[in-house]
Amino acid sequence: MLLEIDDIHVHYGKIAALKGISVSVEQGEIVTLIGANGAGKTTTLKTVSGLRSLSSGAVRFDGRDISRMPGHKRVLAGIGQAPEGRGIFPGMTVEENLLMGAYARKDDSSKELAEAYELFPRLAERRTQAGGTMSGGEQQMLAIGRALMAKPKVLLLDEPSMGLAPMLVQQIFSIIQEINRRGTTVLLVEQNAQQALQVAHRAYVLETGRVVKSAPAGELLDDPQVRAAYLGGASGENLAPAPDVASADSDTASADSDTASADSDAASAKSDVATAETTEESEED
Ligand SMILES: Nc1ncnc2c1ncn2[C@@H]1O[C@H](COP(=O)(O)OP(=O)(O)OP(=O)(O)O)[C@@H](O)[C@H]1O
Repeated sequence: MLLEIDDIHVHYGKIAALKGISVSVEQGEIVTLIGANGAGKTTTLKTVSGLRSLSSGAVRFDGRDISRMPGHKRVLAGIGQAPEGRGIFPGMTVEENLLMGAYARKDDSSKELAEAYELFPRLAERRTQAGGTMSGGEQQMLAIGRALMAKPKVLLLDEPSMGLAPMLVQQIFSIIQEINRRGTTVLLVEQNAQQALQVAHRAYVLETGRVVKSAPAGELLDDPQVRAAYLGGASGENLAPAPDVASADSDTASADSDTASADSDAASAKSDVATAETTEESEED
């Protein structure tokens, strides 16, 4: 088992956000956590990356108990995260942002930079543009590219599709599959349960701080309760088609760029909220 979240309890002050969550991720998998707002998905990811500390339980990674390990050491151990709200350095160029992802590594990162540009041709085209002026979708790509620069064994993704136009949503999910095919294990948190279940191998359903269901993702797509609660109804008639990796080429991306730009305000607004939340947390800690 690459990552094992074992019966973790996490509190915000007196409020219990996680009440005994257990999730396991094997090497090579895409595992997704789905659930309503406030179910505890983001808190679970933050506990794995070290942004939140747990009251009880354990997080084990790559054979080690990392429950008390500081966040920066977890990055070095192989846990990469593209945070909700992007966390881009707005005044730095795209390339500088990418290189920041590799700053803790001592070795040459030119291979990873080339790979990031190969996965995200849009970032290569805009390597000298300031990160803060990129559209919402582009900033999401940049955040993922930056996380990959650290050569993580597992990539934690928090709502990568949030605020993106539908075409870009499909593209992001296709890229997540491609990252996984290239050997990176993925733990994905998503509101977009339909798309998440289509790319994941296994899934956990969270409700108010607990896991209420876990199964192969394909089974949950057919589960009447899951359909009713998270997939917009029982029939599935109005559901979006599966993301098609072959069609997620750069033409599609370019055709969509106007929509993506129109969307960047929403993404920045959310990123402000995320920043405020982070500040609040650090004070509390
Ligand atoms: N900084 C905080 N201070 C106090 N309570 C918090 C804080 N962050 C989260 N919570 C609470 O912890 C619970 C779990 O929140 P969390 O953000 O993990 O849920 P989530 O499933 O990721 O939801 P969403 O999709 O809305 O982000 C919620 O009840 C939330 O209100």
